[in-house]
Amino acid sequence: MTLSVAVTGATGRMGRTVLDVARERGVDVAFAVNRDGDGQHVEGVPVRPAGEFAALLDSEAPDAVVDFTGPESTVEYARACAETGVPLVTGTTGFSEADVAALEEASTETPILVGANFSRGVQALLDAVESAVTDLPEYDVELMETHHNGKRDAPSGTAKILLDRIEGAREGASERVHGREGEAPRDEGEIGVHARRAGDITGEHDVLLAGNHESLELTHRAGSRSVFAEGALDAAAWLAEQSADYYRFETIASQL
Ligand SMILES: NC(=O)C1=CN([C@@H]2O[C@H](COP(=O)(O)OP(=O)(O)OC[C@H]3O[C@@H](n4cnc5c(N)ncnc54)[C@H](OP(=O)(O)O)[C@@H]3O)[C@@H](O)[C@H]2O)C=CC1
Ligand SMILES: O=C(O)C1=N[C@H](C(=O)O)C[C@H](O)C1
Repeated sequence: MTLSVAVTGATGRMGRTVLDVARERGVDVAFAVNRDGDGQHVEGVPVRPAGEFAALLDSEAPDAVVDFTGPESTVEYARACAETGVPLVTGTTGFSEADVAALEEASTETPILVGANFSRGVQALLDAVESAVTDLPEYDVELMETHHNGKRDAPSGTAKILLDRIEGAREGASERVHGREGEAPRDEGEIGVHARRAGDITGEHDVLLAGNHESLELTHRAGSRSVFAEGALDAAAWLAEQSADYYRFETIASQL
């Protein structure tokens, strides 16, 4: 059966890409919304105001919502999804602890899937980094991410899940050091975190391990936002078949 999705943030960078990939794949778009519904069409789809979202969920009954917006709106969309039982896939990053708690609360009523990065390559990077950090316990680790100048949150959501993996594999005391300034040498156990913002770079993540007269660098570069949209639509098809719960893309990606 053809998958039917609703798309939020429809005029944003990712919303437009999701609508483009949906059209290419023959995914049905039940409706699309942005903040104020300013009469625009994206990929031939009329964009409705966010205030109509709950009513549209009821009337159009999509199989899932695909959301790339901002933390505040994602929580609002998740609450509306919980009211109607429509699953929500979100790629939004920069959530606070309170936002995550609100999404978890909504997931008691409807399936909610969060993914800081829907690309296949980043899923492989997560595993490769975990393996390298485990194999090289004495080596210093530095993480760098680079994104376009319109990105709001830093460090990126992907950097945060990479850091969680690194810290999980290190098992000992480690401290995230954001940027570096001053006179002191590097402490053992530091994990340096560096965020660059420039031009229209889609997204790059690089993990450097160095020690014992050698270095190892693991890098992912996204060449197009379509890799994120494809992963999100794959996740939406999967989520439409699940029961209410809180899912992370990293834990289900291998099933897609
Ligand atoms: N998981 C992944 O694989 C990826 C995740 N992302 C994440 O997706 C999110 C969006 O990124 P991107 O598309 O580049 O951002 P954009 O700023 O280009 O688009 C965001 C869209 O969400 C809308 N929006 C933001 N806040 C609200 C709100 N409070 N109410 C209603 N609408 C709102 C914006 O509306 P308006 O224009 O009116 O502000 C805009 O349409 C970010 O968190 C980013 O980190 C991005 C790429 C891949
Ligand atoms: O904002 C972006 O563009 C991206 N955000 C995600 C993140 O914060 O990790 C994923 C990707 O790197 C692009």
